Amino acid sequence: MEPTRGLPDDLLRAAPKVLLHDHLDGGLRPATIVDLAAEIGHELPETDADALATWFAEAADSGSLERYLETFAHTVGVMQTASALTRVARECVEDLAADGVVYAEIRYAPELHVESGLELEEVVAAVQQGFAEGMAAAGDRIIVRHLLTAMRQAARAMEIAELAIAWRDRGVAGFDIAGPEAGYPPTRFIDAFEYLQRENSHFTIHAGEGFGLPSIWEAVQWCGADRLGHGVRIVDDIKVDDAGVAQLGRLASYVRDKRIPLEMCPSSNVQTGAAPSIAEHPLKLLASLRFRVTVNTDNRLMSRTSLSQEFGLLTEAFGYGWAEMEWLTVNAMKSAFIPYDERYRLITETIKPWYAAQVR
Ligand SMILES: O=c1[nH]cnc2c1ncn2[C@H]1C[C@H](O)[C@@H](CO)O1
Ligand SMILES: [Zn+2]
Repeated sequence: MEPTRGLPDDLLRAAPKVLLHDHLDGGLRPATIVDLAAEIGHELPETDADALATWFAEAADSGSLERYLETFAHTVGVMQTASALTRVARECVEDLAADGVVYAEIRYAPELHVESGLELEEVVAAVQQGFAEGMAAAGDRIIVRHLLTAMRQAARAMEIAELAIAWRDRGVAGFDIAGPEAGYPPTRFIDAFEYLQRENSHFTIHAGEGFGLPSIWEAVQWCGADRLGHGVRIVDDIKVDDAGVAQLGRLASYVRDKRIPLEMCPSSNVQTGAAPSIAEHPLKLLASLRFRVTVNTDNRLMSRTSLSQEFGLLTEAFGYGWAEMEWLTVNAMKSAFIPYDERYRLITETIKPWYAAQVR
């Protein structure tokens, strides 16, 4: 069969992949949303699963992060009971395993799932139940951990950070902040980040997506982020001259020198306007400059994507082959929030042998 892109789709799916940035409430199956909405009487913009899938993709294609985020009302709205959360979490793991993901950190904001009376603890327990069921059903071909997100426009970051620590040995690998970036700098939550650092924990911060360098600078230099969610706008601190030589500003140099991972999400970045197109995505420049770039899905529902599809788009746009895909995958595995020995084992026993076996 002719490959549709630079690398054949079936092999892109089979390749072991690592996913660090994927929202649980951005990855529901459309048919599941229809089922869950019917159970609780939640009104949807479309009641047919295919039409609903199209609605999400089109509504999220807004060019603005704020409008993109409005679509989550219809996913969060149906994720308010323990059984719904468990189902969504289990299906998430099944879908990722079917796409060849071998390790994933899935994030969600517990504070968004308490509208019908669940406690924060019960939200995490329900998601953990679904992850455990999904991993078992996949024959342990995939490892999934939670990242607990606090919403920037709310004021519960400290509580959520404490929840992440309480669950650190029961599936939670770290913490994140998400939501509208402009007007909500990460320093508003400095107490939560300092608490996590004192607890020897890990966190990532959405930064450099809906706002520029000041947001990245605060995330790195004030808050101590281990990784950057997106971080696309770090290119604003890089100048490429007519001869194609790149000059890095001090912040860009720092991010590269410290090997701070960038959780890049190509399709999502085009939808929110953080990147003009896949072909012009800063990922290519940043990867060529050897930043610690990783490839992610962000919201598979809103972007109608999968991790293999994101890699497919990059192979098509930039001519990437197995060597680049392996580099990006090992970058992601090195940047995960699980212990070093577990990361090392996945790299040496699962990832490297598979890529070594491909004809290049
Ligand atoms: O790309 C994003 N940037 C900022 N916030 C986001 C993004 N994708 C999802 N979110 C928000 C909406 C979800 O309800 C929340 C928790 O997953 O995180
Ligand atoms: Zn995100």
